[in-house]
Amino acid sequence: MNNLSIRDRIIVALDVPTEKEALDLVARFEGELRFVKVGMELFYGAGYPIIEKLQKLGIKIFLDLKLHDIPNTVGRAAAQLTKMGVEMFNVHVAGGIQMMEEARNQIEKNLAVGQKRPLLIGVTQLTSTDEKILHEQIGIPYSMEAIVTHYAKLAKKAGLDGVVSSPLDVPKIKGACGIDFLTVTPGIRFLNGDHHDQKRITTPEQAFQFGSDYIVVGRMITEAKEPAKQLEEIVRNVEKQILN
Ligand SMILES: O=C(O)c1cc(=O)[nH]c(=O)n1[C@@H]1O[C@H](COP(=O)(O)O)[C@@H](O)[C@H]1O
Repeated sequence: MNNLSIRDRIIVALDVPTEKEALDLVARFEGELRFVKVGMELFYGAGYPIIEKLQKLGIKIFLDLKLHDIPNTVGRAAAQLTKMGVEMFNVHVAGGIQMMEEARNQIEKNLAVGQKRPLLIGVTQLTSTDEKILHEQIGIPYSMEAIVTHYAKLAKKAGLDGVVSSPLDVPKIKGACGIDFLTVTPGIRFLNGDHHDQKRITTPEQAFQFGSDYIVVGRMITEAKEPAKQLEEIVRNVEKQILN
């Protein structure tokens, strides 16, 4: 995993509502974008055609629809997403082992000849959630660390390739599930930047130090005056830190 370059490990979240806005944003990177996230807003707004168009540009796609339903429904949805040929997609670990296993089985069953298997990633606890929300609203009485580690172990048991978590959770997850169990980490911010709705955050440099395999970066790049320059700066700073 870690033989990928830093640039290949940065997933830019295309959180815009239309195909035009997504393609205009992508064009601003002049071919330097390797991996993007298509989430609910863009997929519900633009549908499958945006997936095809991004694939034609040679860009890898994390399709972030966070499936969470009964096992049969999630399995059937996973079958459809597999046919889209994306690099990775996700389900909520909170749906349970049977639901995750059904998704995994349907991926295997629906692969076209020669198709690379999409990575199946489980969402642990959203990075917009802190321990206070976990305890007082969601009703989970455990520490964030305990519940995220527990969810990561469940995901591994169900045969998933990795989990979405805060970079802060990565050392525990790797300790519990092994170094090869992938961690995809949003909640990335500059130290003095706007945190928006994110609660459990780190800088890009810290995320890679903690051992994240991929970081997911949205507004910090997409709302910058010059998104391509912002991406370059992140890549440069992380590489500099790794060399030191
Ligand atoms: O699954 C995700 O990608 C995800 C999980 C999570 O716990 N937190 C989280 O922020 N995300 C996504 O990561 C992106 C983060 O965007 P920014 O906060 O703008 O960097 C958004 O598209 C979220 O939907």
